[in-house]
Amino acid sequence: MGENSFKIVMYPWFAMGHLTTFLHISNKFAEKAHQIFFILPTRTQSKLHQFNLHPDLIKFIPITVPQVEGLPDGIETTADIPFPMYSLLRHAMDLTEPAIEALLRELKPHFIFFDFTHWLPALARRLGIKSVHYCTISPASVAYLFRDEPAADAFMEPPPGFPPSAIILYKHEARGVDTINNIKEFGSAMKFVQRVLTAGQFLPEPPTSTLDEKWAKWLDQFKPKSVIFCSFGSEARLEKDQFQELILGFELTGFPFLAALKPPIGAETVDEALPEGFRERSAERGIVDGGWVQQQLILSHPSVGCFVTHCGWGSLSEAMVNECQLVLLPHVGDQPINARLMGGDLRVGVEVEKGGEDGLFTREGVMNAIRLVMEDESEIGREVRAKHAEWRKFLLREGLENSYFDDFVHKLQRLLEH
Ligand SMILES: C[C@@H]1O[C@H](OP(=O)(O)OP(=O)(O)OC[C@H]2O[C@@H](n3ccc(=O)[nH]c3=O)[C@H](O)[C@@H]2O)[C@H](O)[C@H](O)[C@H]1O
Repeated sequence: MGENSFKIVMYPWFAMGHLTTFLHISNKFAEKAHQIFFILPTRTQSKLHQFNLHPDLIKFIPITVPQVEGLPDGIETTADIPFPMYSLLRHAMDLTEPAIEALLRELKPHFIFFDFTHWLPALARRLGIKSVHYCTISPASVAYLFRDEPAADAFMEPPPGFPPSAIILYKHEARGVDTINNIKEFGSAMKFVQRVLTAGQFLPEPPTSTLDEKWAKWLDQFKPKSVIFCSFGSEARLEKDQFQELILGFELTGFPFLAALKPPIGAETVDEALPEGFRERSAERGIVDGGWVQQQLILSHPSVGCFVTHCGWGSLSEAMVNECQLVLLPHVGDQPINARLMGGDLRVGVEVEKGGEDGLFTREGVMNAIRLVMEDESEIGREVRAKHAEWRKFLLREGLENSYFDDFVHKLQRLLEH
């Protein structure tokens, strides 16, 4: 390690979208020869190796998730449980405090980066280590969600001082308020925040692994930019009727499609939830898979032309550095804000229309949004494709990410001097 390089421990919330986002910034630190100790649940490592581009400098430190009453055995991340159980997983994470303390005493890092463990700032201070609350949701979401006004009404307009924006939340998105109140409880570390450092958006580098033969072979059979890829992150589970509307919408477009979705609520498998005759009708050109796929590698495959996303911040950052067009179908929490930001303010994608009161979408709404971004005739499609290309060029501009990353490192250096 150089004399100016940091030793950093990363301890993100046990959720894939947080673990991958912390790994993106870890790759950036490792690229600049800083040393990272990345604490993560033991069996989840297998899904995250593909994101670790510097295994020589980013050491995974496996941790056993303690058993908690009510939390099924073997659970490691939010991907494996329904939302109401998140507070049990949070409690399990809190029970790791003694193990984390022992690790910090052994490693003596300069910093520990965390997000949902509210007890870390006090522990780190006791050990003379700087703690950094690394927020993985968009700044727009932080502005909207971590505010003290009463929830439901206040969500109809931007917070005081927010720049002019298309971001408004509809009544049916009040569901996200409960999520946020939970996250607020999760994110109570925010109260300990003494100084806000803007780190910038760390863009995912292309993984060094290769796409599984199964998917490469299937995708290779289609024309460039002709396939719809859909993934709703590691947590989202639709109601069965909405799950069926979604995939029937893909079928209506006439384009080939690959949907990597968790089984809908109440179903054990994706297969049992497919509409009558769907599997047979779409055998040649459509796959609905319930497993974990190499999303970044699929997004960069030349046949993929459209990404239907739930607007998790990790997936959006991956979409922005790829060329496939964006169809936005937010689910809960910060995702509607991300969707309005991307579709309304930046205009890099088209949001699927939903019912004003019930928030439900239809197969026709899914088909229309996909056709808008995939077919040349539409004016909106041309605008969205041009805007996406413009923002992608800006984000990938040589030296841009380094400029704000180096500034962030200087700010961290100054923290050490105080
Ligand atoms: C910050 C917060 O993360 C949460 O995580 P979630 O997993 O839903 O979604 P992403 O952030 O897209 O993260 C998902 C991550 O898992 C990867 N992936 C997913 C599915 C798959 O089959 N294969 C993969 O490799 C994907 O590439 C991305 O890196 C919530 O969305 C929340 O709204 C968001 O702001």
